[in-house]
Amino acid sequence: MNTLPLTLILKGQITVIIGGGKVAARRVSSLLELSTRLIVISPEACPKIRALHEEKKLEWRQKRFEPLDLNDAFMVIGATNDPEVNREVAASAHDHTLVNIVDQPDLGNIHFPAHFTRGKLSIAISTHGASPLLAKDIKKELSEIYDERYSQFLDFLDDSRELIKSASLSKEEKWDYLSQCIDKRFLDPRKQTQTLIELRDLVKKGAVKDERTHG
Ligand SMILES: C[C@@]1(CC(=O)O)C2=NC(=C\c3[nH]c(c(CCC(=O)O)c3CC(=O)O)Cc3[nH]c(c(CC(=O)O)c3CCC(=O)O)/C=C3\N/C(=C\2)[C@@H](CCC(=O)O)[C@]3(C)CC(=O)O)/[C@H]1CCC(=O)O
Ligand SMILES: NC(=O)c1ccc[n+]([C@@H]2O[C@H](COP(=O)([O-])OP(=O)(O)OC[C@H]3O[C@@H](n4cnc5c(N)ncnc54)[C@H](O)[C@@H]3O)[C@@H](O)[C@H]2O)c1
Repeated sequence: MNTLPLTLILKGQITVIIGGGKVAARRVSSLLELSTRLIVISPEACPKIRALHEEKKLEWRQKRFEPLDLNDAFMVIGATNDPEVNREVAASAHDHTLVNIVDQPDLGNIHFPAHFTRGKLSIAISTHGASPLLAKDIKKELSEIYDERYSQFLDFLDDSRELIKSASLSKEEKWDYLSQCIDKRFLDPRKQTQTLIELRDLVKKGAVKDERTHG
């Protein structure tokens, strides 16, 4: 099956999760920090979902699924332990809705890959359902290579890129600076600080030079 990995920006839309067990709780963890209103529909819920409901971080509606539950949903997740109910969830979702069915992925139009973040760095691994365990294993390997230092490194790259873009440099020079910054030695925070100072100086000098030549 051909699929396209995309990153999703949520802006307050509603996500409805049908089922309140282990897999539903995993989806909740992936979605909790995003700007989506989370609604869980299930007669029973695991302690994690109950606790988040108490803390008003999601809304748990203690009931069995019915198609009306999906009316305002932007994203729907069928995560019950009853394949028939999950099938009904897929069939009841509107055409324009993102649908994930955890036990019959082909009934939906999105899959959840294994995923981790390091600040602005986001790494997702998909096996198209062939082996979620391999995806989990590769995630572990990659998370050791791309360790916690990468959060700060990404902030450094973001800041340095802004400075390089605003400096009075040729296209080729900007490319050279951008390429140098991704070198592993800049994982060292002291190197990052030093480089940002140098880049700020470079931008200032360019501004002074521009003032001289233009006026
Ligand atoms: C990556 C991860 C992300 C997440 O779920 O958050 C994820 N599954 C994880 C774990 C996991 N899942 C399963 C086991 C038991 C071992 C085994 O069965 O192999 C374990 C291991 C464990 O639990 O440790 C069982 C299982 N999974 C699916 C089915 C149905 C089917 O295959 O038809 C069944 C059989 C159900 C049954 O029969 O009972 C289907 C899917 N699982 C996916 C994602 C999507 C494809 C991802 C991909 O391969 O690219 C997809 C298509 C769902 C989707 O559409 O989202 C997460 C790793 C967490 C992490 O990252 O740490
Ligand atoms: N995608 C994955 O990664 C993955 C991994 C493991 C298992 N699974 C599959 O996911 C499914 C769920 O697994 P689980 O471990 O979360 O199960 P679980 O038993 O922990 O939870 C099932 C939940 O579904 C709810 N439910 C049952 N009937 C319902 C209905 N009519 N309306 C609303 N809610 C209803 C229950 O109240 C419960 O909260 C299983 O079918 C399992 O085979 C998928």
